[in-house]
Amino acid sequence: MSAVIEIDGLRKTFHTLRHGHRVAVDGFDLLVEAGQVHGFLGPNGSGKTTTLRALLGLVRADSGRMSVLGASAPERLPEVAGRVGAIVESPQFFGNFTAHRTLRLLAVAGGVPTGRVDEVLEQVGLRDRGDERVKGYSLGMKQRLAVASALLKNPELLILDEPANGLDPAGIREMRDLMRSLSAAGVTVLLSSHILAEIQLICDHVTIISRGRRVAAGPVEEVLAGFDQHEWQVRVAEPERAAELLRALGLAVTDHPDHLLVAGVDEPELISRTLGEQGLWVRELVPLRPDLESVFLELTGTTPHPAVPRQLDGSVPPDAEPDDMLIDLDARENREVGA
Ligand SMILES: Nc1ncnc2c1ncn2[C@@H]1O[C@H](COP(=O)(O)OP(=O)(O)OP(=O)(O)O)[C@@H](O)[C@H]1O
Repeated sequence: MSAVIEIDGLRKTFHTLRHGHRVAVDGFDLLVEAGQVHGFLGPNGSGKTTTLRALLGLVRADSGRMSVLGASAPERLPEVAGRVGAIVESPQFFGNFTAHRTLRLLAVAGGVPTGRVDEVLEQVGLRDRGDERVKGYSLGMKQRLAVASALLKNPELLILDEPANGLDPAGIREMRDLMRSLSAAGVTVLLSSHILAEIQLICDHVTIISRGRRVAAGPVEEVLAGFDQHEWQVRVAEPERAAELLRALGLAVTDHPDHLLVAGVDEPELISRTLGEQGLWVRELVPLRPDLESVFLELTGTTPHPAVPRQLDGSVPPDAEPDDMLIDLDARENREVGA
């Protein structure tokens, strides 16, 4: 499979009045291959947005090599910009415009045939609501409109920063279906998120970032399997005797009030046969598979946050961390890209 996004050793430091130097991204690597729905997962403040902004030339990296669709980024990005759709900053829409009118304007501005408008509205499931004013839209509908705007160019690669932020479970499911249908249509998707359930539901591959560094990467199932301790929850009569028998086999057994945890066992028959042969009948034998939440916790030392609705008007949420209000001395670097 060919590489669609490659990032090698990306580093970005911000210089702030209050905190001096802050290393936001610290030698980060990312590989996204064609056809993947790739989740870019990390706790708040771990460097996801900075990485995407650096990739798209919205902020200047200190060092590192990056490429998008084979073109080195951000220098040669204009050559491939027509094949990339990206939403990295929350798009602002005029509330009084309908979705249809909004997309028409964007299509004209981007030199895209206006016939695409109905197609992308259809793709994101807004066809029947396209003539309503955006101010009446739910957050999920606004997110889908944002995706629609990124799809106008019929991109091969879609980059979305926190597309499901603030969505309820139904909205997340809709987003998942949308990502799957885009993937089936041959679009490669990179989406960032700090919400594990979202990544586990939507993505087939994942890269986990913590404090600006990559801490895990690969197919979601493989990343999870890497943390599988082959643990089994065992309920049995006479747990103390059962634990003794299993420990005698060299197995790691932990006692819990109503069950035992046995680690390092590939075949559950080993447990049931060992205990059964001694007249101890197993009542329950359940495999404990790691989920992304426990893996994330172990890798990043952070409990995942629930979804916090993004402020679509750009205002600072009342409970924002002081860090959210840092002054960016690099803001002068910001510039628009066609991607
Ligand atoms: N413009 C900026 N000026 C100063 N520091 C910044 C700026 N942008 C980001 N940072 C800092 O860089 C670090 C990484 O932030 P970034 O926004 O990339 O994280 P994130 O993973 O996208 O977080 P979230 O999930 O909250 O969006 C944080 O410590 C943040 O405070």
